[in-house]
Amino acid sequence: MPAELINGTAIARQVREDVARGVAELVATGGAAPGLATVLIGDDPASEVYVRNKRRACTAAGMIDQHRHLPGDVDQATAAALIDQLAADPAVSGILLQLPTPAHLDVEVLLARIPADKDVDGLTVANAGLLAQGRPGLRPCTPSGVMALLDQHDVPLQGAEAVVVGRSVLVGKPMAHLLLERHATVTTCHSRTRDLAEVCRRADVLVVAAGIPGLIGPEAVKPAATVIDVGIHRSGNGLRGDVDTAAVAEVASRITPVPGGVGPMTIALLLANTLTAARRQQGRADGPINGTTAS
Ligand SMILES: Nc1nc2c(c(=O)[nH]1)N[C@@H](CN(C=O)c1ccc(C(=O)N[C@@H](CCC(=O)O)C(=O)O)cc1)CN2
Ligand SMILES: [Mg+2]
Repeated sequence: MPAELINGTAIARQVREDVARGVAELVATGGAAPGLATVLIGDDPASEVYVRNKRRACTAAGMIDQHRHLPGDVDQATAAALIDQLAADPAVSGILLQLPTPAHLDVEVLLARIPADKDVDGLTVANAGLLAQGRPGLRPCTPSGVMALLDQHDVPLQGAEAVVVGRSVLVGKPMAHLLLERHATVTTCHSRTRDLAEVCRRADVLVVAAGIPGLIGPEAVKPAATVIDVGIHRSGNGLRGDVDTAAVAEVASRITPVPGGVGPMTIALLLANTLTAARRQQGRADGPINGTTAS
């Protein structure tokens, strides 16, 4: 029987509606509307689309759009000065530096200027370290979105075999930590993993963020596994992921489509992080954000 499709578009809509309610409540109780600063450097067409969608989602949720666009040949000092200015601006609750940035810039140095409490992408060393230690902090949006999809579908994680394909700072590494935090037994694979298909076949939960179109076929999937495809590649007029969706759906029990799976969750969780950041900056935090120490 073909796998159930995990509808990321619908789940993202629910998250965005919850965030919009949270923003309305914050404002109704005398708080300031959260401000999201999206920083786009250059004119990469895909990044322009993602940033436009983030800005629209931000406004639709009742937040203040604080977008900044710098030319692709901007120098490091000017880009750093912009981030410093946003960091000091009390109207800015969250700062997001759209990736990738032009190659001449040192992206790690730019990210390091974002204060941890405004790091709504969860990409600073401080927030990555908090996640690695199982301590509360802002978590990267795409892996948090994957966790929300798994939870919406009641996918059991405690004691489950989880395999993550990919070890990027944006997805693979934080994904492994988030799964560990929920007591999954986690294996991370990468380009030098020997017999990738054999390792992937152990997975009850397989998360693929390798950046290679169609990398995972049915031979790499355990029967009844849950398969999450984080890949996104333009092919002809359409989009495809890292998983051969049609073939894998014959083996898996649940699978995310591309488009309409993980992608929309990235933007929804960005809004959720921005609301969390704004609440904390305004002294409205109700308990720790995102995180428990695993034992
Ligand atoms: N600073 C960041 N940069 C990048 C991130 C990130 O989380 N933070 N992630 C990706 C791109 N990305 C957000 O920036 C992103 C990618 C895809 C989608 C999405 O909604 N995809 C849709 C299809 C959209 C389309 O037609 O192209 C889907 O999968 O259904 C949202 C956000 C790299 N950079
Ligand atoms: Mg560089």
